[in-house]
Amino acid sequence: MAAAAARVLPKAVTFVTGNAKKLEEVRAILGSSIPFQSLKLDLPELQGEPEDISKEKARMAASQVNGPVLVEDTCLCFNALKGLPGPYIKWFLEKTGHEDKSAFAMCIFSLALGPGEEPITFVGKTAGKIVPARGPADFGWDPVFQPDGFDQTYAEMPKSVKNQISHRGKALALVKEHFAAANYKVQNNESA
Ligand SMILES: O=c1nc[nH]c2c1ncn2[C@H]1C[C@H](O)[C@@H](COP(=O)(O)OP(=O)(O)OP(=O)(O)O)O1
Ligand SMILES: [Mg+2]
Repeated sequence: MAAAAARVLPKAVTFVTGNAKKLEEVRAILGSSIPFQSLKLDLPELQGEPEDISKEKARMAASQVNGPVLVEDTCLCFNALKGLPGPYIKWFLEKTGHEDKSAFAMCIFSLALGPGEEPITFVGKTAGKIVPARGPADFGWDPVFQPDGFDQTYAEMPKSVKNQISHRGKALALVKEHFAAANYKVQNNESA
């Protein structure tokens, strides 16, 4: 059988975030591979399992935008805390007493093609450890996360290197694969 006909989207996918640094990285990583526009909405900080948080965020964003949306939720998780604080990292960042400083950074993107549609999720993880802060402090916990195999923290490394190996870069590679396979068509070609 021939491949399924491409799904037609009423407009380009809107990447919804309130975080300008995330948007900067998403732009750099996606380039022109996926036509998207961005919208700053301050969505509620939900609680629960990271994947559920991301999906619920996508549902809310899709109904507000009334069209296809992409959202993401990011966690920094300590292995010693069995993955905590996860999404609660936003309020957590201070010294912790445990010995095991190994951790992972995780990004979960959710794509909802429209209001009421079940979101599809894409997960990227990068393993590393929590170290005393080094490097510019302009993006969240970048100064305290040193990915395995590198002697620089996320904050110290060139952006291009971070984007190649990061939780966000890995998740977006899956998003790109999905778009390439699905071959969505945008109806109004109104933006890129
Ligand atoms: O690559 C990163 N490197 C360092 N820090 C990061 C990164 N990515 C997110 N972060 C921070 C931002 C926020 O303090 C928390 C995630 O919270 P999270 O809800 O996903 O982000 P947010 O509320 O800033 O933006 P959004 O409007 O997309 O929900 O980790
Ligand atoms: Mg948030």
